[in-house]
Amino acid sequence: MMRKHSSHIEAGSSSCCSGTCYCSKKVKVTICVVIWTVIAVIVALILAVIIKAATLQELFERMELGARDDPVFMSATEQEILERSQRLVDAISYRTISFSGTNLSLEAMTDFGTFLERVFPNLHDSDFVTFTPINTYSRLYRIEGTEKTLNPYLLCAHMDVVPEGDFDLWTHDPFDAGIVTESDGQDYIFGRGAIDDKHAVLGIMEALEYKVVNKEQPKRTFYIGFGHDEEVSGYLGAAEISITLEKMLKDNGEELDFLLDEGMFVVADIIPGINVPLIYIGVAEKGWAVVDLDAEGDQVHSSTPPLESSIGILAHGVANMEDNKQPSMFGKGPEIDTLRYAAPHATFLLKMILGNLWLFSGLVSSALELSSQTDSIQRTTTAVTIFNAGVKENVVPSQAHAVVNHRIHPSDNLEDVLELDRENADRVKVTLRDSFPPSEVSSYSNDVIPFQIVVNSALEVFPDAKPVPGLMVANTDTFHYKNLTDKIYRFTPVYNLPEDIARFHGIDERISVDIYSKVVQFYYRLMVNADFDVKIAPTAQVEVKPEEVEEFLEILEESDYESPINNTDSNLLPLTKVMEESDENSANETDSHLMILQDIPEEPNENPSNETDSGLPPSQDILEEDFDAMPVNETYSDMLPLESAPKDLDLYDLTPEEETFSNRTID
Ligand SMILES: CCCCCCCCCCCCCCCC(=O)N[C@@H](Cc1ccccc1)C(=O)O
Repeated sequence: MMRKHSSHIEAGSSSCCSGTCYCSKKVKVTICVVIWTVIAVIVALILAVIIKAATLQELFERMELGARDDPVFMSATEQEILERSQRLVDAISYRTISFSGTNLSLEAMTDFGTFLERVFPNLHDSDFVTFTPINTYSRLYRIEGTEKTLNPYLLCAHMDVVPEGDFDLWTHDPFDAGIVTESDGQDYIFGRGAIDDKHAVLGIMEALEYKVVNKEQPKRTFYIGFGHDEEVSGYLGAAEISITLEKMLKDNGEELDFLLDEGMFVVADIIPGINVPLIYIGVAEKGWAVVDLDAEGDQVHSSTPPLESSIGILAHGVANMEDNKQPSMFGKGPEIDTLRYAAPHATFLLKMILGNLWLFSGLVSSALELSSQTDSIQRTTTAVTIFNAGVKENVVPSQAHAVVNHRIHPSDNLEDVLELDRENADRVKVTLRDSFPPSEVSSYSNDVIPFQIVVNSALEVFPDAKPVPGLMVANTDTFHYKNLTDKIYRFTPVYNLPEDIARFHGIDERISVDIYSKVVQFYYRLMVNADFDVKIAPTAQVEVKPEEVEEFLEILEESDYESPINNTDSNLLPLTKVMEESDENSANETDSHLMILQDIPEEPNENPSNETDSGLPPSQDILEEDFDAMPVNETYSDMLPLESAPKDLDLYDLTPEEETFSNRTID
């Protein structure tokens, strides 16, 4: 009876209650309504998905930092490009290999330092460049800017390389290949370090040498840090550079604005359906963990093997770890914005998917899983890197040992990772040897000028590529600099197809002469773009002559004001420092006038002072706007950030003497 009844309903519903049907009219109407509602919902969903795809907007909005349409590059004749390439070839010939934390190629590193000084003599001799050796082998440069009120930035790279691995697999000698024309007709600089990371070391030096030779002293002070042991985690190089730099910044009353290190790159054809190259800027970096796996069994004669050997137990554990991967964190880290930023440049089908991640995130996560490269952006990875056991072919060993290297997704945590390891390798001793957590995510909204500086510089050399923020899936020296700034970007403009990614630490590492030329130009443009600053409105400033600075200092001395130079918590450019420097500058006729903000807004602006969210418009807009609307502690202005001045420096409540002083306008 039941079966018969239900078949009638099916028959009726298939024609939506038309024709003969035993169910009541009310039931028929209800079924009709349900069916039509379902159809309407599906149609509405499809329409919503299509409309969303059709109206996808670019998420990155380029801020004009200067000559956007006509950037001035370094001169690059064929001869100059060849000479620059040859210097990179020469750099690669130094075997600055880091084998382990205790086995570095220090003699080669010394020679490499001498090489840099020889081939870039002008920068090493320049009045505005100061070089400080760090821990003998690492290198820190300070490039003094002409304007003291802009916070400096740091460019990083590393001079060491990993070993070549299997020499016989290389098509050309990894340390002595020179420039090779490949079957695609392009000229390549071959060898270990070509993209990791001597291209960046040499690229930065080339750009700076050019600026020095052409007397282009930058406006903004910046630092360059070259580590000598990045490939073994940077504890002797970057870690020490960071300590010295922190002290230098403090002594100079500076705060680091941002830093740029190696990391991600321009990548093409990595996501099927996105047919433009992506300028992939690493805005966060995974954490790191090294885990020892130890299995035990009986040591016996191989003619009477145990049911389970130590090797078998360990092999099972390791295989389980590979089969049961750490869970996907898709949607919880910067990977979601990699796809959202790339979406407007996808095929329409992919736009429908990426434009509607609320509906398709499971599908996208499964698609990312299809390639180990794309999968690495959405989860903690597990790499079995060492596996050791046994000493003789007829002895079953009692011990087997393996090492697993995890790269931890920013939304994952070490405890959970280890718990899953222990579940997967349940009969194996799992011991954490070494770890550091994932980085914070640096801001990348459109009003973050450091992000704009990096992206604009990349766009100037790769105008057809599209910028996307994302996760750096490996590690860099930036871990050691995390206390110096919260704006850390990881990128060099190397162009990679998926097959090229395997060249990092792999076989046949290379960079084309053409791309290397872009690397050099990128760093040059970055040094130019970083000089972009927000101009102060003329009515809002008072110019003070050096002699009046003296007078002001005397007044300060008489008061109980303490210099912020010694104040570790102060994040402003110390006023006395600016004054002293202004004094010195007056001798050179550069910037002889000190600018002091006079029209201090009565109330702090509504805008959050945090520049990430401040919605600060570009300079040209600011000039046109009501000046009072500016956030008072905006880093990019030429003004002294009075809001953050120490409270005992009572600039808001002046004595009559001070008032007379501060109100004077001197031509
Ligand atoms: C959607 C697109 C996804 C693309 C994913 C592609 C992944 C490419 C990986 C490229 C790796 C470059 C790594 C260069 C830096 C490097 O070798 N670091 C090393 C050394 C190191 C170890 C610990 C701490 C600091 C440094 C490393 O990560 O092992």
